[in-house]
Amino acid sequence: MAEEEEEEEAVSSNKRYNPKEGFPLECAELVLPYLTPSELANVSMTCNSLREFAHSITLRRSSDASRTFENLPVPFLNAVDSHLYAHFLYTPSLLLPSSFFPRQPWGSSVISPSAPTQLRAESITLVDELGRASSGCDCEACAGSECPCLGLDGLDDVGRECGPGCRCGIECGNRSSRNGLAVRVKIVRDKRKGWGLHADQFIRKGEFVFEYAGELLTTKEAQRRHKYYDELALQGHFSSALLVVREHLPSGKACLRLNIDATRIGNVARFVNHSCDGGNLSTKLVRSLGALFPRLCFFASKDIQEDEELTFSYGEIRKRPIGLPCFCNSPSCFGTLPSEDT
Ligand SMILES: C[S@@+](CC[C@H](N)C(=O)[O-])C[C@H]1O[C@@H](n2cnc3c(N)ncnc32)[C@H](O)[C@@H]1O
Repeated sequence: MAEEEEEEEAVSSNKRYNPKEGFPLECAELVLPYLTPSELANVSMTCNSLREFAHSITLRRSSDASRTFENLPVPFLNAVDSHLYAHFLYTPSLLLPSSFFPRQPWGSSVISPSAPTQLRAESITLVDELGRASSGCDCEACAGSECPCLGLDGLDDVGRECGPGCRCGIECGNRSSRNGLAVRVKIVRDKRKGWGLHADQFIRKGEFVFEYAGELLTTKEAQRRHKYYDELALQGHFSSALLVVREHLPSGKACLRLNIDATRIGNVARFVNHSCDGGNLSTKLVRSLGALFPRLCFFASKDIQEDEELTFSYGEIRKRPIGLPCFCNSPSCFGTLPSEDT
């Protein structure tokens, strides 16, 4: 098609069109939000309009890491180097791993991202032979202190919440950890630790903060990825966010192991750095009644002031002879980050 014809067609279909650049900006609005940072940088070098457009996408990305999945925006702040944001896919809750994740748009003013498929087991409802919910409580709103679901005071090791097995609805007050990020946080760049998560408001001791969302892996897959991530980390700047949690069952003989990898796909919890003194967050496995898997939730283990970095202990064990350096700055700093055999 001749240039004039192209321009005419664009004008008649009401598209903004620059004949020198030959690329309707409506197409950019549809395509660019799906690009990775390096792809976006390449595209932005092709012409001024695309540079401006890519810049507006970058600004929107750095203003909300959660891609609008959380009720509160989570900005990136960097006063130490040129990184404007971290690129990863966002999931507000646990999901099963897949070798193929579709691209997830980010930074568009018109396309809302959709969450990758959530864990289906999370919506399994246990019923008795009459089809009634066989676990969970019968109460309407979990108001009474006798309600069997209650137990989420933030300071025990294991908590219980209402879930798909309960008769109360999603408005029930005992489902706080299912509503995503509960407090204002921001992601702040540090010269030595990379990104870290900071409070953007006062957080009361015992308050639920967020859950650790990512891919729920088999132990075999976790071991494979752990080895691979370790190799990458030793080669240079690579941050893995693979967390292994062990829950000892009441018999004392068995142990439930959860492997959650938030490296490729996760939520804000993937930015929490380690502190050798235990930090200001504690973790707890929370069981929602009727759901198959517990979720790993973070609670404030002390009062946390606005701007304070949120940290927790990655563990006590240091298996690696020469570990990665720890910069937690606490008086009890061990000097290296914890490392375990998986
Ligand atoms: C779960 S990520 C935390 C977010 C990470 N800082 C980032 O930029 O994405 C874990 C990685 O952060 C870094 N990290 C966490 N705590 C640290 C600490 N106390 N000192 C140095 N590096 C730390 C290490 O590279 C570690 O592998």
